[in-house]
Amino acid sequence: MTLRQGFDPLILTATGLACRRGERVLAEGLEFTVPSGGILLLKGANGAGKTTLLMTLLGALRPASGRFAFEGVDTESAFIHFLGHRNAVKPHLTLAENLAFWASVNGGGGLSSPAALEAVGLGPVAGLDAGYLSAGQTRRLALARLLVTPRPVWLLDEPTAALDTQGEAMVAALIDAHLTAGGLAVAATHLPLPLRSARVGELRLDP
Ligand SMILES: Nc1ncnc2c1ncn2[C@@H]1O[C@H](COP(=O)(O)OP(=O)(O)OP(=O)(O)O)[C@@H](O)[C@H]1O
Repeated sequence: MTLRQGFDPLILTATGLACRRGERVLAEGLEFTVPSGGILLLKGANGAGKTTLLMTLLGALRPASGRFAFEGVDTESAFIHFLGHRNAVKPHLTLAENLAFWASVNGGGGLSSPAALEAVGLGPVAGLDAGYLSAGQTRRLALARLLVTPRPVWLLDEPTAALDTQGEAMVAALIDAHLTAGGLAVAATHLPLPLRSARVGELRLDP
């Protein structure tokens, strides 16, 4: 699939980064670089700090020490999509209305709502209330939110959670298209993602 937008070159660097969750310091001494077109896969046991690192990169948590920076992007503007464990789906709105809502909040400019729903395999149920979706379908709708508003940085927490094998391949294709468009991504995942991109890095966090 093709995402039409092209992003300016950007780079994420982290130096001596340690994350904090409550009073606990997690994932110390992290060093990594993620350029445009690249993805960093976060690996590690439950509780190792993958979500914490993603939330730190999002700016929702302060680093315990060290630093990270996104260069080449206007950090005053909204440039990050965060896909967390929760899907941020409104059950009493249809799928199309959910995407229209997110486009109005985040600004559109990406795929149209029908195209985004087609891309995640939900075209036939676009008019259904989102509350009737299965777990995997709900995850697909959450992913469609990323497509209606172009943002160069995707922070993804278990993006394939609840998805079937075809859904895992779909997520990999969406990420590949995002990287081809010049975006970058950091993704926590326990499962291998069938990515085509050559620029895949891996960071293992120890609990
Ligand atoms: N508010 C908090 N105060 C203290 N500790 C917390 C808080 N929130 C989470 N933690 C702890 O921080 C640790 C890291 O959690 P985190 O969600 O980052 O792990 P994870 O690697 O994403 O795990 P998983 O693979 O299960 O998703 C866990 O031990 C968790 O219990």
